[in-house]
Amino acid sequence: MSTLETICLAVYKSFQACKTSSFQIVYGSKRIVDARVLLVLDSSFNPPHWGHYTLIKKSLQFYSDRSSHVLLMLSVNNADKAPQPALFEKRIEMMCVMADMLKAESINASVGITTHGKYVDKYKTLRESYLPIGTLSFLVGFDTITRIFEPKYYTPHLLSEALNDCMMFSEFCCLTRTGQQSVNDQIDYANRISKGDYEPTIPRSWGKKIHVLVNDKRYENVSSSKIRRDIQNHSSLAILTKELPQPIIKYIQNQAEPIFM
Ligand SMILES: Nc1ncnc2c1ncn2[C@@H]1O[C@H](COP(=O)(O)OP(=O)(O)OP(=O)(O)O)[C@@H](O)[C@H]1O
Ligand SMILES: NC(=O)c1ccc[n+]([C@@H]2O[C@H](COP(=O)(O)O)[C@@H](O)[C@H]2O)c1
Repeated sequence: MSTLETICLAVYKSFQACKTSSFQIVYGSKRIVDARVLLVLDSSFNPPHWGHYTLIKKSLQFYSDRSSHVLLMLSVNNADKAPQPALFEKRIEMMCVMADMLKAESINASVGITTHGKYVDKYKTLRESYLPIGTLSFLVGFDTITRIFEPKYYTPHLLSEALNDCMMFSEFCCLTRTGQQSVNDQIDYANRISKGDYEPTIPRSWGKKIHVLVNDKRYENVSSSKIRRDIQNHSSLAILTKELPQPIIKYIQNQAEPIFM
């Protein structure tokens, strides 16, 4: 086992054992002291890919007038799905690899874990234990923002009430992605919210908290589930290179056992 693997395993086991903790930093800054904006990419990182990287880079461009810190946050519980391989400790290692890619570009980056599936709970935990003040911006793909705004996650409460604090004191960078809506409709989403098109479900005041960013065409389709299938099907390096950064490919190739079986 590598040193990083040993550390990741130990941190993950201690997090698992501590039933009262819902968030822990695994790698990087335990406290944010020097950044005006915290950019949080919450994901299952199974594996981390170019779509995630592009989301981070385009969001950093959006906040380029301010000092920033990126938090890669692994959700060990998903709001909808049961966990799939790879093991969480392997994913944490891949997150550290991606954090190192960012650090190599002089971007401040840390890696954390949370037990919370829903953004409303992730928001509360981060405010309580990581960034009490300052801009907190969640980085999401278009498919995720529309799911965050689905009322079914908050019954018996109203969406507008359940997410009120979160929307008042945080914001969302939302990257376009191939899905049910055209890119133009995705770009117009925040404007439609601001015009009141979704009221009373989604308050118009939330529109200004959502910054829709346009993806690069080549990354609109990238997804972890397709990559796992490609790896299981022994797809060519040429295909994987379009989906995964080189250091992540190297990490996957260097594993003694396949990690996505
Ligand atoms: N290609 C992409 N373009 C834009 N956003 C993306 C892209 N891939 C992932 N995201 C966003 O990154 C966040 C974390 O992604 P997630 O871990 O769900 O990856 P995924 O590739 O969608 O995984 P899976 O295929 O297993 O659902 C989500 O908000 C998701 O919408
Ligand atoms: N209502 C919500 O807050 C909500 C809805 C769907 C997914 N999520 C979260 O979004 C993240 C990405 O989810 P997927 O891997 O399913 O795309 C996960 O942490 C998941 O739990 C949150």
